[in-house]
Amino acid sequence: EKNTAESSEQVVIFEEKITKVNGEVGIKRYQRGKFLGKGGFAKCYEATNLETKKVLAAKIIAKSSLTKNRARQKLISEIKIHKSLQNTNIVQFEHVFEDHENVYILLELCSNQTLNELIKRRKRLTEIEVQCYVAQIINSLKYLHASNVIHRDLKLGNLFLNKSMELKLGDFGLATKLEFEGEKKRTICGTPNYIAPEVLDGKVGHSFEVDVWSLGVMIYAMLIGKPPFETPDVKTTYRKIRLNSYTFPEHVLISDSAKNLITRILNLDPVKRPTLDEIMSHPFMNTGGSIPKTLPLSTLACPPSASYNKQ
Ligand SMILES: CC[C@@H]1C(=O)N(C)c2cnc(-c3ccc[nH]3)nc2N1C1CCCC1
Repeated sequence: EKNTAESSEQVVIFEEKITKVNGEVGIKRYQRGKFLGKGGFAKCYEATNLETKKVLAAKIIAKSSLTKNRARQKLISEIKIHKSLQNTNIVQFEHVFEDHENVYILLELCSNQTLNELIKRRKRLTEIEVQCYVAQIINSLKYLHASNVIHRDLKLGNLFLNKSMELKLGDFGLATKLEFEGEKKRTICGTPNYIAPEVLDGKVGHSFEVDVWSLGVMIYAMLIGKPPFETPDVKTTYRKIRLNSYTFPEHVLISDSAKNLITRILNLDPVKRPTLDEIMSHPFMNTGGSIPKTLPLSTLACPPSASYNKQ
């Protein structure tokens, strides 16, 4: 007979009271779906818009967890920046609303999770796959930097994959918008393994080049299987970053052009790092199968990466 637990499973709806332009009050309803995990202060779920039937990813933040001003400011900044972005390789910001208890952020669903899970399963990716993901990351960063936004927390866990394995940059919780040409930021933030040396230095200020540094760390991590400066203890990781101390393990075969690109990007001096365009035209990004030069890279269909949820 039917399992009573299933039948008693309660359906959770969160609703948004909206006032239409003609002053009429309406209600938008979303049905909460499966739990996706925790992200910072947020509990994340699938959410279905009951009117459009569109399935989204909902970040639900309890207002009670936003008592400290720093957490509130961070959330306000994340929403303000992410809301303003629109790019095929950036997670689409769908909607935000609040009720008495929570703030609800509705985002594009990325059902193949992140590059972090992909690497955990696959151990490491082929150079062709890495070229393909790097091209999509650079597309998102060129758009982001052109909008005067620095992400500042680029890492495999913030690179989402949708059902077609297209890459979507997400999580703008540490992003910042530069207000004037040449502005330098000083707040020390980021994830230990991916943080640029000038951010650690804290004296000179940092800018767009910190995202290029993190890209170099990610290329290494995708090809080798773990980030270059990783150690069990954060202080040691920071020392390795400041000393630029990392090696290419003997047992992992990677091409000289891959090593050359990583070495050029992981330069302690931000001004000596290649620009995003220079990375795109580096030999590593243009070797492998004979990809006709005439095709714009965006038409390059990525090789099939084993998608994550092969249930
Ligand atoms: C909603 C937060 C975050 C996120 O920012 N996006 C875009 C996202 C999209 N799809 C998913 C997703 C779909 C199916 C599994 N995960 N997850 C996302 N996450 C995860 C949830 C838990 C930690 C970070």
